[in-house]
Amino acid sequence: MSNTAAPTAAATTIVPHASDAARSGPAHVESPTAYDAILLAGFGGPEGQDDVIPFLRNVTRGRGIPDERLEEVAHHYRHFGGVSPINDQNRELKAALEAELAARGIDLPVYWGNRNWDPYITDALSEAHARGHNKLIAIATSAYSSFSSCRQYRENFAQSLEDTGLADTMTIDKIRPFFDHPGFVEPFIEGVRTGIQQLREQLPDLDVAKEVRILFATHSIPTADAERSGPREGAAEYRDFGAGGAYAAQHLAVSEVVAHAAGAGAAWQLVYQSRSGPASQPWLEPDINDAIALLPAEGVRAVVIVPIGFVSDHMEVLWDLDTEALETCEEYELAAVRVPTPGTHRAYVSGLIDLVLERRDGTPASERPALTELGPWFDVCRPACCENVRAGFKPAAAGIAP
Ligand SMILES: CC1=C(CCC(=O)O)c2cc3nc(cc4[nH]c(cc5[nH]c(cc1n2)c(C)c5CCC(=O)O)c(CCC(=O)O)c4C)C(CCC(=O)O)=C3C
Ligand SMILES: [Fe+2]
Repeated sequence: MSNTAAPTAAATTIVPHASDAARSGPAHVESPTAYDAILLAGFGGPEGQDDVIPFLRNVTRGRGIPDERLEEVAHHYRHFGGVSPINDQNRELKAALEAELAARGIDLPVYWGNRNWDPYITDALSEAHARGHNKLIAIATSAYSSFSSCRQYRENFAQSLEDTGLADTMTIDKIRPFFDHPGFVEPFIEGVRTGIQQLREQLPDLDVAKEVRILFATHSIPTADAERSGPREGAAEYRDFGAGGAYAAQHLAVSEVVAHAAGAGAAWQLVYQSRSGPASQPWLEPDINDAIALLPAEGVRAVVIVPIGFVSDHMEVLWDLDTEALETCEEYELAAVRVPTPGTHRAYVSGLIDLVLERRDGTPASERPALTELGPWFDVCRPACCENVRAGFKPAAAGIAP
């Protein structure tokens, strides 16, 4: 994305970094730090029918999700035997990270803990401490800036340090939001290329540039959260990211990179999924299903769905995309493919280790890979970054205090 490109909804409002000099200032890159362990922080998910309701209570604690929505979501899990694949996916990611570390001769143990289900972050911290590891660098399984995708993990870190009594002994830093790191982006580029190939095989007369639409899908969040994503207005690092704040701007920027690299000239758009909350509360739109319904009238015959907001094929992907969105495509007689998430893709696993090392070594910003002009993002979150206007202020680890 460039500030000189033809105006689009996103490009006109994003002010890129002025220069490499501005990018490598101390505000962006922290000093080298001798970490002694990695904390893999996941969302967590139920692993049996009896877990479903307690898990949903954990996720929605104090957040005003209507009962009907909880029942609906419980049904998604029940449909799959009450088991979310997310914990197994994180077990596999942990094993893949350990294998990559071993292959590179790096001696950093990986501790895995979840925000909303067993094993909890508190378990991981206690285990790390018991083995003498107290300087942690966290990898959260979420690539973007917003309350739900960044700050909530950081608040859970702070709370978990309190709960384990380790607040004075242990520190937790976090790798930068990695939405535009090549390790995260490459698997999507590969997936879109393959997806378009599959559509061509299915529909030999397909005119890709005219008849294919690439739908980049991410989790909807309340517009109030989206507006507050990234540095707070008034902070030195604040920039006007346009509608949807840093959250939408990051998704738009990385979607454009993927579409440009692999889209074969097809048009693309950013769509949202998995909305919850009271109907009166505005959330980011359009919903993917509403967007699909409009496509036949535009001459679209085939759709590539790219779960650009997610790192693994968990329930939000299996239900909201593979079940609901694909059904909507069928209803509107559109051919459709869903691209895989990074999962344990080699590039992704190796990219996560690179992100740990750049932080450990204090690598200058100018030497850090970033595929959009928004990045590389800050090492530490700015004061009041991504604060939740609904729940109010809570302390957060891995950031600059307000
Ligand atoms: C931005 C974002 C991500 C991406 C970043 C990241 O990956 O962390 C994400 C991921 C996920 N969300 C997940 C599940 C749920 N999210 C919920 C609720 C909510 N998510 C929100 C946002 C996000 N969510 C928001 C603003 C709410 C409303 C309540 C609140 O303000 O917090 C609810 C409650 C019921 C409902 O409202 O749907 C559930 C069950 C799972 C697990 C899937 C599995 O089990 O396989 C994953 C990976
Ligand atoms: Fe969610």
